[in-house]
Amino acid sequence: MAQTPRPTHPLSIDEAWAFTADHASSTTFFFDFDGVLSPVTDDPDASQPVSAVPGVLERLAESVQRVAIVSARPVSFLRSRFASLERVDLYGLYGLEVWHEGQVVTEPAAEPWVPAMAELAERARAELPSSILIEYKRLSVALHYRTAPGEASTVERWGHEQAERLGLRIQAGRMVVELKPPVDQDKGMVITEGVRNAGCAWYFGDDMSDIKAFDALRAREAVDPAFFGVAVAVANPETGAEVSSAADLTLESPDEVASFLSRGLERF
Ligand SMILES: O=P(O)(O)OC[C@H]1O[C@H](O[C@H]2O[C@H](CO)[C@@H](O)[C@H](O)[C@H]2O)[C@H](O)[C@@H](O)[C@@H]1O
Repeated sequence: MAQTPRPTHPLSIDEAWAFTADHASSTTFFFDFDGVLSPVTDDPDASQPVSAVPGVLERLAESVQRVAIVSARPVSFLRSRFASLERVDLYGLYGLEVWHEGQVVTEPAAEPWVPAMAELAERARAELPSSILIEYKRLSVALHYRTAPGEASTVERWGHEQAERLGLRIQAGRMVVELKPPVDQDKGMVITEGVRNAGCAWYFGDDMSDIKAFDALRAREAVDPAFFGVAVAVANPETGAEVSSAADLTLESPDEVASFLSRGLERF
């Protein structure tokens, strides 16, 4: 039987699933976590995947070559949410951490920044308004203003001053400003490496940092006409328009991500 031809953009969802099912053994599915597999919560510690997600990722991992979560969260956090999933690869802190053979492997160039990040988190607690939630992630610090949107400009200004003082990088996101070490690693680099030998890959994201991952799929398609990449946005009121405009298709919510995948799995 003839193989499904590589779909062209803009995509037909039907053709995208048909091609993916035909190329399952060389397909990877990548997922961001917050806002994609889990609904957004005011308290980052409280977020949990949609109840259908672990089961659907497990089934997906049995059907395609590889499934991976690529998040700004630490690997330890992702493990706490997906402990039962042995076949799903985990990249934390934008790829500065990887779960590999039962342990967290950290990018060596980032390790020297641990003390500076601890000091920065302490300083943030002392200097920023108490309504700002400080999330210390060992190798980065996220400053959340979701419950205090009026403080956005204070947080942005403070974040930029600290980035300049310490030589850090800034990543803006959904009602969050994150300070990271000046180490070349982002979701785009994780995907570039992850699709090197893939025939097909999907990436599901909702935030600004995910656009680099979409770009990595496009770049791979540009150099390899046989490769098929699908960029899926998840709608939201903050970054939704920008992420959606960079994607092939947009799903309404993490619940819809789970049901979209369940329907797609019927094709395998
Ligand atoms: O790449 P991601 O895994 O999507 O990480 C981006 C940020 O996600 C988390 O914050 C977001 O979700 C929180 C929980 O729903 C929400 O309260 C916050 O407003 C969102 O920005 C995470 O806590 C951050 O560290 C990540 O930078």
